[in-house]
This record gives sequence, C-alpha cells and structure tokens, in this order.
Amino acid sequence: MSPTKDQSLIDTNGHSEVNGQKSTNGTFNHPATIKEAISDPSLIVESSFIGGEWIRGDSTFPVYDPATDKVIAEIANLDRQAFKTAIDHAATAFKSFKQTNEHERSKLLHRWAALIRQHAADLAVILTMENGKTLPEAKGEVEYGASFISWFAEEAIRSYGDVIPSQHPNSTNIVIRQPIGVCAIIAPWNFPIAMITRKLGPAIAAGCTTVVKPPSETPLCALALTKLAVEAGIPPNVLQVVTTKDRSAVEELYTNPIVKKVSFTGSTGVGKMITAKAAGTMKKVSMELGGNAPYIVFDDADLDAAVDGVLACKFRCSGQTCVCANRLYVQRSVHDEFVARLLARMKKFKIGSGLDPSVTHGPLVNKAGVRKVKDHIDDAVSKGAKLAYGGEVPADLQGYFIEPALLTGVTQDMLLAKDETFGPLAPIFAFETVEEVIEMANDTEFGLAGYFFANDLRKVWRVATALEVGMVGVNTGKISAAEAPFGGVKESGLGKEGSKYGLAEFQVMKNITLGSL
Ligand SMILES: NC(=O)c1ccc[n+]([C@@H]2O[C@H](COP(=O)([O-])OP(=O)(O)OC[C@H]3O[C@@H](n4cnc5c(N)ncnc54)[C@H](O)[C@@H]3O)[C@@H](O)[C@H]2O)c1
Ligand SMILES: O=CCCC(=O)O
Repeated sequence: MSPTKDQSLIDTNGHSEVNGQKSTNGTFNHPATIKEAISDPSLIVESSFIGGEWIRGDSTFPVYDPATDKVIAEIANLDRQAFKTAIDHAATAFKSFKQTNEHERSKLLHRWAALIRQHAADLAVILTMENGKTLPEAKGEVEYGASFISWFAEEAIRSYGDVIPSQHPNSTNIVIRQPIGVCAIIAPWNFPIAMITRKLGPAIAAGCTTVVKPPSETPLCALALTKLAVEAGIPPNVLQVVTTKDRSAVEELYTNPIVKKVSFTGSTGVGKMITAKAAGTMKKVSMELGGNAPYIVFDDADLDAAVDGVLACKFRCSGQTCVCANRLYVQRSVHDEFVARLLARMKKFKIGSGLDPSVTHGPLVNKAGVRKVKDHIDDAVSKGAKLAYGGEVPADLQGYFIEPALLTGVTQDMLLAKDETFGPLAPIFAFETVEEVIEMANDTEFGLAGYFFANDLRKVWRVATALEVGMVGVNTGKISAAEAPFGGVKESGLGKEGSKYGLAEFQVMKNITLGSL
C-alpha cells in the first residue's frame, strides 16, 4: 500500500510528529518505551488508585504495544478484595460528596478538563502506544474525552427539578434530582479516554462517587486521567481506579449491594451477563454495547460525500468503533461507481505505527482482532463474495496488523452480516429498493447506529424513522459529540450517554409532596 497524506478520514486536525521520532535516514523509528516519547513521564502510572493511595499489590499484568507486540507497562493486577475496599471508600466519600454544591463540582470538572487539554500531546502518545490508533486520531480522542468533562461541568449546574400542581388542596409536588450513590464504571479499550470521561463526567457532576475498572489492554490512559483528576482537586475517594486482569474479581462491582449503578461499555455478551447479575440487587444500569451499523448509499446520494463518510466512519480506529459501519448497502445503479471511488481512496491507505506521520491506519488491539477480520473475509469468500482489495496480514510488520479490505458481492447469509467485525473490512451489499434495504438493515439483533446518504427529503425522513437504531447519520459518517445523546436500542444497550440526557443516568428522581405548612 502506498504512503499517503490523505487524512480526510480523520475527524480532527492533521498530523504532527512525536518528539523527534523520525530518524535521520527518513524511516520511522517507533519508540521502545512510552517514557521516551512523552514530555512528562510522571503521567505513566502503573498502580491502581484506591482510598487516595497508589496501590501496586503483589502481582502485575503486561500491557502490549499493538504496533510492536512488545510489553510497554506492567500494571497492578488486583483481586476482588481491592474492589470491595474501593467500594467501601466510595460509600464513605459519598456521604459528604453528595452534599457538595453543584457549582463546586462544576469547577472541579472544569479544572480537570483544563488539565487534560494541557497534557493533550502526552496523553495522545500514551493512547497511541497502548491502543494503536494514529496520533491524529488519538489527539482527536483526547479532545473528545475532555469535551465530556467540560459538557458535564456545565450540566452539573443545570440539574433542574420540577414543580407539579397537585390535585389535593394546599399541596404541591416538587420533583428533585439526587445523586444515585456509588457507581461502578467498566470501560472498553477502543476509546481508552473518551469511554471513561463520558461516564465520569456525569457521575461526578451528579455528586456520585465511583470505582472504575479500566480495560486491561489500555489501562494507562485511565491512570493518567486519574492522576490529573487528583491534581484538579477531585477528592481521592470520588474517583478510584482498580486495575486487574482477573475478570472474576470484577464481579464485586456489579454484585456488591453498596453499588447503586453500573455503567458499562463493551460487548453485548458481557453486558447481558452484568445486567443479569446487577439485577440481583436492582442496580440501575447503563449498557453501551455492540453494534452492527448499516451504511446505505442511495442512487440520489452525493457519491463523493458517501465515500468520505465511509472513510470517517468505517475505518475510524482501524474499524474498531462500536458505531463503525459494519455493512455497506449500495443501490445497484450506483454500485460500480461507488466501489471504484472507494477503492481509489483505500489504495492511498498506509498501515503501520500510529506514531508514524505517514501512516493512516494503525494496528488492531490484539491478535484475536486480526483473526476475526480474517475469519469474516474467509467466510464471505467461501460463500461467493469477491475480495476486491487488501485483507492480507503483512509479514514485515511485528504488531497486530491487517490490510484494510474491500469485499464485493456480499450477502445476508455471511457471518459479517450478523456479527460486528470490529476491524478494517468494508463489505459491499448491492440492493434494489428502499423497502428491501430497510428490511436488510434492520435484520439484526443490534441497534446502535445507522447511516445513509440520500437527497430526496421524503426518502430521508422515511429511512431515518424506519431504521431500528439509537443514532442515525444522514449524509454524514460522523455522529458522535458531547451534546448528542449516544446509545443504542435492541441488544445494543440501555440508556444514553453525553447530551442533556446523560446526567439523569447517575441520578434518582424524588417527588416531594408538600402539604400546607
Ligand atoms: N455502545 C458503545 O458505546 C460502545 C463503545 C465502545 C465499545 N463498544 C463495544 O465494546 C466491544 C469491544 O470492547 P471490549 O472488547 O473491550 O468489550 P468487552 O465486553 O470484552 O470488555 C469491556 C470491559 O469489560 C471487561 N470485561 C470483559 N469480560 C468481563 C467479565 N466477564 N466480567 C467483568 N468484566 C469483564 C473488560 O475487561 C473491559 O473492561 C464491542 O462489541 C463494541 O461494539 C460499545
Ligand atoms: O466505540 C464506541 C464509541 C465511539 C464514539 O463515541 O463515537
């Protein structure tokens, strides 16, 4: 694949180089350690944060750089008791934190967001080295992550109640919102900063105390964020982070009766299991789960805009985004032209270290991710699809790489039609009519995001309302923003994050009927 400067797929500013990582002969030297690549090495923390102390414990687990398959950190591997201790600290802290003034919490969050932005360059490098995404994407994510903290700093002071006229004489109903209590936060590796701030922003704004379980693939961003939160003045027991590789230890978070809310982002299977176990103590849950987004290109669409949308949406984080287009439906009359234009753009991709300024797509997070893309390609080809481009695992790269791939002649009976690929594979299905494509798009148990490109207004309204998803992009591949309610329907989850609705997920509503005094 030839190098390119085409960065139109990245929804942030252009490339920038990392601390002189370019060697004198012009080839890119990926740094061996994170500390040598950032300006403030104190941001690299490998311990958990419980009860206001950094806890190392007796055992550790490794974090791998997906671009090199080399260990870049050894993180504290804590047990179930550590979660219990953190929950107890959070319960004690809740007694006073729930009494804090909304404006005070708002100021804390504003200070934290400012510190995140101040350290954005280093955080982006840490993110790229543990997750693999390119540096411009990582910078975009740092700002995206900070935007949730800023947003909820503002929402904290707009947590309005209600006054409802009573049918009884001398009586009034007053509705107030209160923080729900101790919250458990469990996050995935694909957005190691934003998936955590999208939960911590509203939790802290609401006056809750938290215990965070970061993903074992990418804990360094969560720990660096925590260090900055402490610097910002967020009381230690309000935000605690427990790192572990032991999934059974995490059970404490969704079964301990002290925890009142579980906010989870991850796969649908794990989300269902957690929901079932959390039901044992009737915890409130938010579930941001897997997707299988349809991306529909109608014959009246602006085809160049539709190709831009695919680059932004399908290949973001090398295809490892829950709202990534998973199935590309293209109307038969524009199919060949669309495929040709998409192929021309994909030929400009370059895979490699996300820190290399000439690279457009980084590695996947692990070998299992590469295997899954391969399996989806092999299954589709065995059932009649054509591999039009890419799909090889490059022998000359050490990390978890696979070439972005384009498949044509894809049909609904193939594995990738049902299962989220979570990788850089663009499968093209041809369709004839609006009815047919709506039926195909909805033929999945998932319902997170959907996209389509069309110009006819009646068709736009019809399709936007018919898609069974929580979020629709019309003539755009970019739908995520702090102000927009994020969340799915069907088996893609429960609840909304971000937006004016996100705060309520961490609150309980209480009606006070005030009789005559
Ligand atoms: N809807 C959304 O907002 C959203 C956002 C990002 C990712 N996702 C989804 O997340 C998935 C990819 O992320 P992932 O691979 O990290 O998901 P995952 O479900 O494997 O893991 C998510 C988190 O849960 C933890 N975990 C996994 N198994 C567990 C268990 N048995 N008990 C307790 N904790 C457990 C993980 O360590 C991680 O912290 C995809 O399906 C993607 O669509 C959804
Ligand atoms: O991967 C899921 C979250 C990505 C986003 O917030 O756009």
